[in-house]
Amino acid sequence: MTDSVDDAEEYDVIVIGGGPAGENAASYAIAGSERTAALIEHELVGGECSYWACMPSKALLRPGEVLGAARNMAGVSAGALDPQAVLARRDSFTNNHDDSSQVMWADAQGIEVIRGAACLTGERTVTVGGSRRIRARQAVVVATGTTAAIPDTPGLRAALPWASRDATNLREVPRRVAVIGGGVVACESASWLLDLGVEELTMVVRGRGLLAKNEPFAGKLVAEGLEKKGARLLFGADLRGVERPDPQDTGVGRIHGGPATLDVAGQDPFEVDEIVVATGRTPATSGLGVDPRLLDARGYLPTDDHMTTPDGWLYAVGDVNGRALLTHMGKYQARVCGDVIAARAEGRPLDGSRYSASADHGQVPQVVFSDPEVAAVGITEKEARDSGVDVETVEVDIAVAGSSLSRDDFGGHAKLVVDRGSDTLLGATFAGTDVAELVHAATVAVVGRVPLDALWHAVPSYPTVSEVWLRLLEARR
Ligand SMILES: Cc1cc2nc3c(=O)[nH]c(=O)nc-3n(C[C@H](O)[C@H](O)[C@H](O)COP(=O)(O)OP(=O)(O)OC[C@H]3O[C@@H](n4cnc5c(N)ncnc54)[C@H](O)[C@@H]3O)c2cc1C
Ligand SMILES: NC(=O)c1ccc[n+]([C@@H]2O[C@H](COP(=O)([O-])OP(=O)(O)OC[C@H]3O[C@@H](n4cnc5c(N)ncnc54)[C@H](O)[C@@H]3O)[C@@H](O)[C@H]2O)c1
Repeated sequence: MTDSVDDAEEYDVIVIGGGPAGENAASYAIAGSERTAALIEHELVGGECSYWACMPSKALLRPGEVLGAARNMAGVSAGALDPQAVLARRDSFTNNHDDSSQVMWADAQGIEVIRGAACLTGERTVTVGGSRRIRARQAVVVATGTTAAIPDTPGLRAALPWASRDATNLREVPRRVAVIGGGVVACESASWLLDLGVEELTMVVRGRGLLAKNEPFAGKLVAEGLEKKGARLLFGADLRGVERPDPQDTGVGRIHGGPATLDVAGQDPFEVDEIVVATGRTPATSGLGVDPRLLDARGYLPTDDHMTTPDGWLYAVGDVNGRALLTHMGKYQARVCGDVIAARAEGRPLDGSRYSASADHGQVPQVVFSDPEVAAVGITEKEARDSGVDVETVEVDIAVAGSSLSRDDFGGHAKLVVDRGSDTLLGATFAGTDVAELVHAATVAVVGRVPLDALWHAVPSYPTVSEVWLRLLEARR
């Protein structure tokens, strides 16, 4: 770091937002060089993922999965969950909201962590905490992520409903809950809330199914799974209003006051002790000082495949660019972004695929840790047909020796979407117990454009759940 004539501190690279995407962009941009990087964070280094999203949610879901597996294994006597112990284990995965280990990691990479809220106040210039001015010699990377979106439904905001941070960081288990939304956060949080002892849970879903971005069978199986756990599912449900006479700001994850009454079109009004709003995300670009012409209609900051905005010196990685709101994709973009910044700093051409985030376009993998799990990569049959591809599909139930051995009640379904012209895989979806680990093989096949003829020689081991790959290829012969 050196002082310039106007006393602004200078770094080669400034990254705004210390979530998984920002951390990786900073690290890759300066790796193995003398370049300097500042990482500005106004909450906790590690971001939404570490403390309020991926880590706590998965820590809350796993005990329910283990219990379900044990209850469905002859010869194993399964007890019940201990909610306080589950919450304590969740807290250990979020380091009780202590980010010192992440700061130590940044230090070890040569990244300087600066605490405070950052705002762009000029070309390559950032002001932190309203007064500290810093300037980037080369690049500014925006990695500010998203926050939970709360719809304008009458009475909803005034009711102080839970958003994803409350659901993942719950301290109290409400007896009656309404979950608004039918996407990933809604399905996963409904699952752990029921596991932890919520007695009445109603999902208010405006669409006709759950997980609408996936193959329809996946949402159907997840709906069946949630109903089996005791959820009431209202589809095509229009939430018209909420009344909560006694809302109280009791803190994150505590019940926010007295009961609330929900008015859903076509239903009798019903009362709950807490509302979980899981209706998508809003990009954290408001008040950030980004030229409004660079933002799209929803406030995201789009980039090209080098993660560069039209401003050249300004980059965006992770949720905030709206390309794929997933930690692993944000980190992937960050690796590309850091490599691009390094190459430009060293005068190297951006030759080669590592400088282009091509997987964002139709090759994104995702696991929904619902019960059953949904693991998918690439595009759905509908997306393929809509884009004019000559599509062939193959579907089978996951009923192989490996699955029946893993759990007595194993059930699941798999589907491949194939481009008939090139005989390659465009998409794959697996729904079932523990299918999360199946998707990487599909990701390799999709990204590598492996011909299905060649997959015939990728022999799955016996007896594993992966044998479903053989069944899928056999079904296609
Ligand atoms: C409940 C839930 C569960 C999820 N589970 C998964 C999962 O299992 N797997 C998965 O892949 N994805 C999951 N996601 C999505 C995942 O959390 C995000 O994709 C990921 O966190 C995005 O990383 P990011 O670095 O872009 O942003 P974030 O993690 O949101 O980090 C952005 C950081 O920027 C900081 N910041 C914002 N504005 C400023 C500013 N002006 N100045 C300084 N700092 C600022 C914020 O404090 C934050 O720390 C989940 C999301 C939710 C809500
Ligand atoms: N396991 C994982 O990978 C994981 C887990 C959680 C979240 N995430 C990611 O985080 C992001 C946010 O998840 P999410 O579930 O909040 O968003 P989502 O986009 O997946 O689902 C939003 C849901 O809310 C509904 N909705 C939107 N506006 C509404 C309104 N005004 N009224 C009623 N319903 C409304 C939508 O129809 C949809 O069902 C997603 O991109 C998701 O992929 C990933």
